Order: sequence, then structure tokens, then C-alpha cells
Amino acid sequence: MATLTNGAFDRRPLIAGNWKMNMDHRQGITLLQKTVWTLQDANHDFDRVEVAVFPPFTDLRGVQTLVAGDDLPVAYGGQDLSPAESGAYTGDISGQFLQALGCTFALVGHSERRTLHSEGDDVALAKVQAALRHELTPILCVGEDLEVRRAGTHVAHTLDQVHAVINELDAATVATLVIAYEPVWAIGTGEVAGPEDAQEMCSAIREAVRAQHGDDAAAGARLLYGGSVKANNVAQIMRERDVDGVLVGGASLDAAEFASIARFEQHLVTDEAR
Ligand SMILES: O=C[C@H](O)COP(=O)(O)O
Repeated sequence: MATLTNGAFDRRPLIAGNWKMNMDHRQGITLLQKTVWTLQDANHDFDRVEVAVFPPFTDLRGVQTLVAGDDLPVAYGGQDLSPAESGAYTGDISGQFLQALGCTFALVGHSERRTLHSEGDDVALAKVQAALRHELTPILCVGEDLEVRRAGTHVAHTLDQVHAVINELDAATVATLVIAYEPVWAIGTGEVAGPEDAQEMCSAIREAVRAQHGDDAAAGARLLYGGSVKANNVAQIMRERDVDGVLVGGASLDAAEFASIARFEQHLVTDEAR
């Protein structure tokens, strides 16, 4: 979490909740209401720390109606999108549809897509480009599995995934990109990469962006950590210099827990007071 001397963030922190294949369209509305109400009751400054949710596709229309109707200060996005625009792509959802539903973001290249749907870096690039065509901010997910981590080649492996996308984009676009480092071995397992692991990779990603696209792109790109983030470990992760936010799975299904994660600054104060 890079901060300026006046205490302002130089990149707005992003707390993102990926609901994965949980919460039907009714449950999703309730969860979102509870999450936002909890944050509003705590006077959360949504302009200072951005909050976004990633519901299943079938929830998005309801989420849009709720957010627009109640003027909720929360962003939302698709968990995936098609690399194609329209036509004979059964089961796909296009960036155009997400844009029409008011989405701000689209997750791309999540490890569950890479593993369960055999999506490689070429697909991730095509999806990032599709998102950009529709003014959606892609959140490119990258990271290594346990085998790669044990072999000690995790940095090179993850940077290959990053380069496969950023090398095909211009510097101005990369400056707006969000990249989420999610070590696969820490997703949904309760295993959390240490804050130093998150910093090691986020720093390496930022330097890779700088080497490819220069200082402005490196200063602008927001880098997230994801993998078993909870209220009780978010502060240590967010304290790291190159970590600008977190991508939360399981804990985003609990409104109080996710709200507490979004209010990570409170935990920083508490930790420092100990
Ligand atoms: O997209 C979120 C990540 O896969 C992390 O999931 P998790 O917080 O349940 O480990």
C-alpha cells in the first residue's frame, strides 16, 4: 500500500469480492445490501477505498438495479467475459453485455478458469482486449501453483503470464490495468502467502511493468493480492508497499467479514496500537 507523505494513497486501494459460483440472484441482493449497509454504518469512505463485487452473471441485472436504484457507492463486474463480441458462442457472455449492465470491471484469467477450463495466456490476452473494447477495466489474475512454488520458479512463471498480456498493450492502457497475484496454493485453502510473498511478487510485477512501459504505467497499475484473505490478515498484506488491494473469495460471502476487510485501515491502527 503505497502512501504519500500526506497520508493519501497514490493508487486508490481496491477491495474486490469474487463470489464465484455462490449466491443466486435473490441471495446476491441480500448479500450486497448487507455489505454496503455495514460499510455505510461504519462511515466507510468509498471514494478513498474502492469496493467492488463480482457476482455470478445471473445476479448482475439485480445488482445493477439495486446499485442504480439506491445509488450505492459500490462497483461490480463480471467474473469472466467472452473474447468474442456476439454470435454463435453458446454459454459465453460478451463485454458488450457487461457494459450494458453497468459493470466497471471484468475478471480475466482467474486460476479456476485457467485450470478448470484450460484457458492459457492467449485466451487471457483476448479477454483483456475484449474488456478494453467495452470500457471495462480488466483484472488480470496471475500466479503459480504449488509445484512451481516448490521449484522456486514462481516469479518467472508469474511474470510470463503478465508479459503475455502487457507486452501487447500500450503504456497508457497498462497504467489503468489491475493485476491480481493469486498463488493457486493459497486459494480457498486457508494457506495465506506471507505479506512478504505478496510484496515480492507485486514488486516484481511492478518492475516488469516499468521495464516494459515506463514509470507512469508502473505508478498507475493497481496490484492486488488474493488467496485466503480475511479480516485478521488483510492489514499485514495491505501494509506492503506494492500491494494496492485484495481479491477476496470465500470471505466476501460474509457481509460483516468482507466489510471488515474493506476497512483494513482500522486493523492497521489496531495492530500498531498493540
Ligand atoms: O478470486 C478470489 C481468489 O480466488 C481467492 O479466493 P479465497 O479468498 O477463497 O482464497
